[in-house]
Amino acid sequence: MRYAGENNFTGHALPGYNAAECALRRAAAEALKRVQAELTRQNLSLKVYDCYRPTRAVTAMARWAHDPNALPDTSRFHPRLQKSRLFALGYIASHSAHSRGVAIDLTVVPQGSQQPPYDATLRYGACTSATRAPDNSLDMGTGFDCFDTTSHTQDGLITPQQRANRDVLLNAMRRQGLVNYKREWWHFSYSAADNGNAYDFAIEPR
Ligand SMILES: C[C@@H](N)C(=O)N[C@H](C)C(=O)O
Ligand SMILES: [Zn+2]
Repeated sequence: MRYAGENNFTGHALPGYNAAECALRRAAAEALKRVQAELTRQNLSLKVYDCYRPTRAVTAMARWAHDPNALPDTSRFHPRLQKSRLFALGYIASHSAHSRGVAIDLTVVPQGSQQPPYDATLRYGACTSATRAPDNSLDMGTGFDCFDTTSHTQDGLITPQQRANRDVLLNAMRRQGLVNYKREWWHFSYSAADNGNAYDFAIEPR
């Protein structure tokens, strides 16, 4: 759960993430459970990066995007774009389906694999490069929250293996009614569970 820690594009845990827990509307969670069951049969597993997002966290994302003096330098997440343009370009939403509990950011990992430790003191490479911060994800061509055209799900510059890996995620999610967002290979939503209400309760330890 990236926004509960420092390994995200703001460099800080976001307000409202008091625990690294995934909250979703029930029908969306049940659809995700069916995806996991299918991947388990292929010795794969889902790894979730973000689920329900309190609206106060969206406000903090907007504050970050419009603060040229924000530290630390997290330009590795948007190596070719100014962060002030990320909302306008559609990489971050000011009214996010995450806040309605019907969007999920996730990837596919080999079953039993571990996330390599994240060290905030290291200078990781751009999210578009092979020197990006390590992740046990199948290689999707870019990292999670890599705000760049190469993260567009159907981008033509990724390798055949990276395309095949994206397709594993895309097809498994699609079969259970979860729809991908074309600008981010990791973002899916389940509109059948959407009641139109955005929430701002904090995520707490279970
Ligand atoms: C910020 C990124 N993880 C994401 O979820 N983007 C979409 C567009 C959103 O903010 O809803
Ligand atoms: Zn998302």
